[in-house]
This record gives sequence, structure tokens and C-alpha cells, in this order.
Amino acid sequence: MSSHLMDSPLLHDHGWNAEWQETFIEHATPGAVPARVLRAERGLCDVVTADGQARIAVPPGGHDSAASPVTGDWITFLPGRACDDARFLTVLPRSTVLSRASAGGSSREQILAVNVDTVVVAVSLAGTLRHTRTERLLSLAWASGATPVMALTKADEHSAPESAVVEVGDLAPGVDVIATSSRTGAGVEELRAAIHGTVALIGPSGAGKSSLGNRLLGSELLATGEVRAVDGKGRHTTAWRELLPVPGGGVLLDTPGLRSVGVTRSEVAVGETFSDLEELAEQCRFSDCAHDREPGCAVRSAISAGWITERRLDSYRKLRREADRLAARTDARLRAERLAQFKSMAHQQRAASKERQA
Ligand SMILES: Nc1nc2c(ncn2[C@@H]2O[C@H](COP(=O)(O)OP(=O)(O)OP(=O)(O)O)[C@@H](O)[C@H]2O)c(=O)[nH]1
Ligand SMILES: [Zn+2]
Repeated sequence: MSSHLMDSPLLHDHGWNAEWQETFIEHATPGAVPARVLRAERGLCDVVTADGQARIAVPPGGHDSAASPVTGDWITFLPGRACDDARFLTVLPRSTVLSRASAGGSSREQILAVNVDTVVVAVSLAGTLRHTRTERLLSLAWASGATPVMALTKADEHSAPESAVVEVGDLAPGVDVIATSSRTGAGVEELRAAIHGTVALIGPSGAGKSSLGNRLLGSELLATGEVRAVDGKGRHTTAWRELLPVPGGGVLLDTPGLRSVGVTRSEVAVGETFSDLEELAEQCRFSDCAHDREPGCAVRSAISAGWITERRLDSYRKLRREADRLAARTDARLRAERLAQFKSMAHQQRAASKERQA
């Protein structure tokens, strides 16, 4: 494969880089070309190719979520003579997957976004900070494999945004925390410097994600609260793209699924979210220390010294329990699936041996 793909400004604007080029070369069959999914619907996806936008039919992938393209995926296809002759080939292996266990208690994951490099967790400074929610969002971000960045939005409505940065910084070890205001533009350039590649914005409804996204995009491409209130139906135009190049570098990914992320359940990655606590716990005298009244507990000493708060230990325990429960449920589902597979295999074998005997 020549290097001409690398030079395609359209692909480059949509996140193409040397790594994707390598992945593509590794997986492409002769004649295949790469494209990135701008929007996917059942059986159809809008993609951007080196030559422009195209619409490609996708055969049903069944239950294999890795085989069905979603927004942000890189795919390969065989170009046809006409646009609708293009033949979908494959989804390239995803670098990151932002997902949550699906609602309704099933442990099957729901993919929210893929191939995201930076997850911006937006938390509003206009109301009271809800740390447990923030920790859940961070945990979801960490679990994806992308780099989390915290944006404290609506800094113009806070009397001391810098103290909020310090407060939230304690919840987010190793994460850039930036106070921003889409109203005044404060912190937006700092945020721009902290993000890279494909960027997804998550956070509670009304946190100011669209407003911040528009600031990064330099135009009103995302519908904000007020606009939606006026037209009442959001942005379901046929031209709607969920992947938008950011001037100066990067791509913003914005899907309805991401919007509705309610974070009622932690998506594991508790360890990263609480790396400070887990590191401390390694210093405890007993390896199974519950950080309660055990002698030589490093976590308790850190609390006494005021390095970490009792509240943080509480939310760590809570998220750990939830993550363990979730893992147990996933295990149970996997066991059930394997058993079903085994049963059907045994059934087929029995049928085959009966046939031989007949
Ligand atoms: N004061 C102030 N208000 C803001 C700022 N950014 C957004 N808002 C307001 O907050 C409200 C919600 O903003 P959106 O950008 O629509 O929030 P969102 O997170 O995209 O909301 P959802 O689409 O529901 O997830 C709107 O009324 C905005 O005008 C800001 O920096 N300062
Ligand atoms: Zn301990």
C-alpha cells in the first residue's frame, strides 16, 4: 500500500494517522479502501473516504457487536462503480470502546462510542458538585481505554473556580482538570491543549457539553439546550453527522447514545479512578485490610492526616462493590452462554451419531 492514504486531507481531518494506516494495511484485502463511520443506522452507514462522503450498506452482524459498524469505527470496503455498489468488508479492530452495561439489568454491554482518544467529562460549576457522580463518569471514561480530561463548565457562574479545580482534582488523580466557560471562552484554549485525537464529551444533561463542543468547533454545529427547546425535536436531519473535525486538530464525536449516558452504574475501572487509594492500600500491614480498625492501616493514617477524605473511601467501597457485582453477573452470563453452546454441540453430536448408526 502506498503512502497516498496518509496524505488524504479528508481522512486526516477525521482522525486518520500512522497507527490507523498500519492497522489498515494489516487487515485490508486487495482493492479495499478505508473509511470512517460518520453515522450508522440499521443496515446502512454514512462514511468519509479519501474521496468524500459515501453511504454503504452493511449486512446484519447478528449479535456480534464488533462486526457491526458504529459511529467512530474505521471500516474497509470495496469501492463499486456507482456509490451504492460499494461493498462493506470489515470493521477494523477498535482502539478504545466506551460502553456501559445495558439498562434493564442485563450485563450485555451497550457501546456508546469507539476509537475515542480523549473523553472529556463535563461537570457544571453552576450547581452543587456531586462527587460520586463525577467519580462514576471518570470510571466510565477510564474503562474505555481513552484518556479522561475533566472540564468544569460554566466557570462564569462560580465565585472561585480555582478552588473547585483543586477539589475535583482530588477525585481525579492523574487527570487534567480545567475550569471552562463557554460564555466567556475562559479555559477553552487550555482544554484544547489537553485533548487529542477523537474526543467524546460525556456528562449530565445540561452540563454544557454542546456549548463547549461548539466552542471547540468554532461554530454552532451542536444544538444546545435553548435551540432544542425551540425546535422541540433535536437534530434528526438526514445530513446529521456525529463526527465533526475540530479546526486545528482533532475530531469531535457526538452521538445520541453518549448524550443519554446516565451513569447509574459504574463501569469498573474503579482502580484507575481510585489509584491513590489502591496505592495506599498496598502499604497496609494486612493484604486483605478493610481499612476499618486494622492495625497498620495506611488508608486510615492518610485519612487522619487529612490527605484523603472519609467520603472518598466510602465512594471507593461503594463503586468496588458495584464493580464486583457487575463482574459476577457478567461471569454468570458467560457461563450460561457457554453451557448453551455446549448443550447445542452435544445435541448435534448425538444427532450425528444417531445418523451414523441408522
Ligand atoms: N452561564 C453559563 N451557562 C452555560 C455555559 N455553557 C452552557 N450554558 C447553558 O447551560 C445550558 C445547557 O447547555 P448545553 O450545552 O445544551 O448542555 P448539554 O450538556 O449539551 O445538555 P444535553 O444536550 O441535555 O446533554 C444552556 O442553557 C446553556 O446556555 C457557560 O459556560 N456558562
Ligand atoms: Zn488498610
